[in-house]
Amino acid sequence: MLDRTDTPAALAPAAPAGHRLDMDGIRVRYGQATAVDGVTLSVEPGEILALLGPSGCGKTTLLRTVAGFIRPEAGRVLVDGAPIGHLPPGKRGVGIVFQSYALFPHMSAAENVAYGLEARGRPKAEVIRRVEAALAAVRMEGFAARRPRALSGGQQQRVALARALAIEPAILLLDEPFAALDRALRLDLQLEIKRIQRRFGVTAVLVTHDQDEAMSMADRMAVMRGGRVEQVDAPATVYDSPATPFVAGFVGTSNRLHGRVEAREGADYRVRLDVGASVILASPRGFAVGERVLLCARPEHLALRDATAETPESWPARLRISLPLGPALVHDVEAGATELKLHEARHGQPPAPGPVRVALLPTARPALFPAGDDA
Ligand SMILES: Nc1ncnc2c1ncn2[C@@H]1O[C@H](COP(=O)(O)OP(=O)(O)OP(=O)(O)O)[C@@H](O)[C@H]1O
Repeated sequence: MLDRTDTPAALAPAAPAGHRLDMDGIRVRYGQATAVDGVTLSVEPGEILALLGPSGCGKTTLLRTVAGFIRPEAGRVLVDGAPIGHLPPGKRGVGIVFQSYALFPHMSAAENVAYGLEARGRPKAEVIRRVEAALAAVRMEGFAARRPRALSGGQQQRVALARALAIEPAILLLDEPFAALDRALRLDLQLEIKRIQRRFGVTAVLVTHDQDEAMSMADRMAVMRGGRVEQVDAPATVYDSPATPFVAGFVGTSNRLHGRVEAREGADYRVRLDVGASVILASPRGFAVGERVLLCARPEHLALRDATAETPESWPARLRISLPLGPALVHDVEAGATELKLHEARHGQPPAPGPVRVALLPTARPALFPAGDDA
C-alpha cells in the first residue's frame, strides 16, 4: 500500500485498495458485566467508521476484540469475509494507534516504525524502503533519527501512525488517537489521518467519545450505549434523523418537549405540546391519536418570537440570556420547568432577557418518539 509513495503516482487519488471488516454478533463479558452486547457492524473497504458513545459503553472493548487482544464470548470478526478469530494480534493485519503514543523511548522514530516490520521478518532493504515511505506519508521524513522525547506529542502520534501503516494493515484501528493532543495539534492530525486514509484507501475504525471528531472524520458513525449500537449511519443522517432519544441527545444538542398526538392530518401529526402549543409534525414512525410523544428539536429548529405575538404554534417562555457566537446567537430559554437552547442567525445586538415566545420553525423536521423511548 505505502509503496505507492515511491512514485509521483502517490499523489493520485486513492485506489479502492481497502479491505472489508465485519463484526458479527460480538459479545464480551468481564465477569458478570456485559461490556459488548451482541454488536454486528460492517466497515466497507476504504471507509472510516467511528465508534462513538459515552465512557464505558464498550467502544474500546469492541476495538480490542477486533485487534485480537480480547476473545469474545460470542460472535466473529471477519476480514474480507474470512474469520480471523483464531489469529493472534500480530497476524491479523491490523495496525493500531493508541491514545498514548506507545513508542519505544530508546528507539529513534525510524527504529520505532521498523519494529513491526522486523518482527515480521521482512528483508532489510524492504524495511528501509517501507520506513522511509511511512515516515514520508505522515510528513516526518526529516525526523527519522529523533528519539520520541525530542518530538512533540503531535509528532509522536504521527510516528505511531507511520508505525501502524508501515505493516500495510488491512484494517487501521484508532483508539482515541487525538485525546492527548491540544486543539490545534488535534486538528492537524485529524486532517493528516483523513488525508492518508483517503489516499491509500485504508479501512479504519476510530474510537472516540467526541461527537465533533466523529462527525468530521467518519464516513459513518455507530453510536453505542451500554454495549449496544443504537444507530449506525452517515454523520448527517444521525444528526438529522436520530434513531432514539439517546442518540438525539448524545449527538448534537437536543431540546426535549413532551406532548400528546391530537390528530392525524394527512401524512402528518398534530401534537399538543405540554409547554402550551399545537404543532404539525411529520414522522416516519406511526403514532396513535392520544399517544404520549417526545419531540427532540435541534436548537436551530426553534425561533424566538415577541412575547405579544401569540399564535397557536408558539408558546410562552422567558429568555434568560443570549450569547453572541460570531454570526450566531445562542438563546438560553425556560418554558416552565423545560429548559431550551435556541440557535439563530444574529442581526445586531442580542435581545434583552425577559418574556418571549418560542416557535417551532415550519421548515424544521424534529424527531418524534413514543414517550416510552425516553430513557
Ligand atoms: N479489564 C476489565 N475488567 C473489567 N471490566 C472492564 C475491563 N475493561 C473494561 N471494563 C468495563 O467494561 C465496560 C466497557 O468498557 P470500555 O473501556 O470498552 O468502554 P469505552 O466505551 O471504551 O469507555 P471509555 O470511553 O471510557 O474508554 C465498562 O463498564 C468498563 O468499566
